[in-house]
Amino acid sequence: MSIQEEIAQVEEELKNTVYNKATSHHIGKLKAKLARLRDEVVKRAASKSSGEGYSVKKSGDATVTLVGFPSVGKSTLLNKLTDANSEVGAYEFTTLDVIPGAMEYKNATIQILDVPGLVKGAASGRGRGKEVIAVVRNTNLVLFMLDVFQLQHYDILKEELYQAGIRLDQRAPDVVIKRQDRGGVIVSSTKELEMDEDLIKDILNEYKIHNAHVLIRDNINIDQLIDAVMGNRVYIPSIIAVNKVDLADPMSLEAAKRKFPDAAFISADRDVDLHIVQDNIYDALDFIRIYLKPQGGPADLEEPMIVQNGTTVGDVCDKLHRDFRRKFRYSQIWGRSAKHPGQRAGLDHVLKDEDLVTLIINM
Ligand SMILES: Nc1nc2c(ncn2[C@@H]2O[C@H](COP(=O)(O)OP(=O)(O)OP(=O)(O)O)[C@@H](O)[C@H]2O)c(=O)[nH]1
Repeated sequence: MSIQEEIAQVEEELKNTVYNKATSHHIGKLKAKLARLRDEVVKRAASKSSGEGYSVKKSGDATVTLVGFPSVGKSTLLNKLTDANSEVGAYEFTTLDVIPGAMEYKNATIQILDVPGLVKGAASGRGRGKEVIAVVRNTNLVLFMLDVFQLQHYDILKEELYQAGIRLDQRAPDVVIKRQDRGGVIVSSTKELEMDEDLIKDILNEYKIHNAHVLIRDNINIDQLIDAVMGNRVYIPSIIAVNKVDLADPMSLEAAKRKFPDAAFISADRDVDLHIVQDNIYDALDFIRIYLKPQGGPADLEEPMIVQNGTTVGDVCDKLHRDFRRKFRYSQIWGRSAKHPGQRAGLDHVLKDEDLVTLIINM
């Protein structure tokens, strides 16, 4: 049996098994097996991929990838929002490579990537899908682009990214799995779990983990436990832009807005409401402003450094100079993240919006 046939068989069995207390173990094991098989497919596809043309250099303060079916208007939007000159064609698959563009917005430089249209089967290596997936995994935000008449594409795109280990709009579950040499699987959790301990052990056994300490600090479900075991998942926020609203009649536009209340409804071609996409991108990236203050001197309050929430002093060092982390002595912080003005802090210190930072570097 080929791996694809095996996957189909497990999927079929899952579909035909009704969830209840008696079947929950069986379902858990099937899900674990399915995740392992799918991961195998993704790995095989990746090892065959040449990767040519997909090593886009990251630049700017954050990176956004446009994800959508062919011809939804990705190139058009990229050209409107950035300095890129992506070829726009009235036929499918005009974007054969990754086209990067830089968008300057509210002091931030945001890199936007236009990748070949993602179509069904991407995660298992169909078309250029696997390379697209590799690009998406490394970005800070996914911007789904939908054609106002093809809203059903959203579920297909999301499912495709899910299969490839990309988890959208959720945080990584707080699960720590420490492998041991002996002693079996020992589970401790701080929350009431819907899975019992035997099921957790069964799932770990599916991945040949027979001895481990498992600490669970979230109320996770089976899928999230599998994610934690696999370890290669990425967690990325996402937003939606619905394009070609100029072609839609008021009724279908209303229906679309009800389906996706948080989306931006735009016409890339006719310049309708593109500033809403810009705002949504900026907000979703969750930026904060950091002001650098030379030692003993006043801070530069004119030009903040734009970084994502969660940035550490070490990240700031990396952004300024490739040697700064190595030559770092200490930093001083004024502002929300400081316990007192001028607090000394190390590389791991997490900064907050509008902090003033002085870096003391060995020269
Ligand atoms: N009516 C209308 N047409 C649009 C709009 N945006 C883009 N188009 C047209 O849709 C077609 C496809 O646009 P592209 O920007 O090439 O689409 P794409 O998503 O980059 O397509 P691929 O490169 O094939 O993945 C072109 O003919 C565009 O002129 C819009 O807002 N309204």
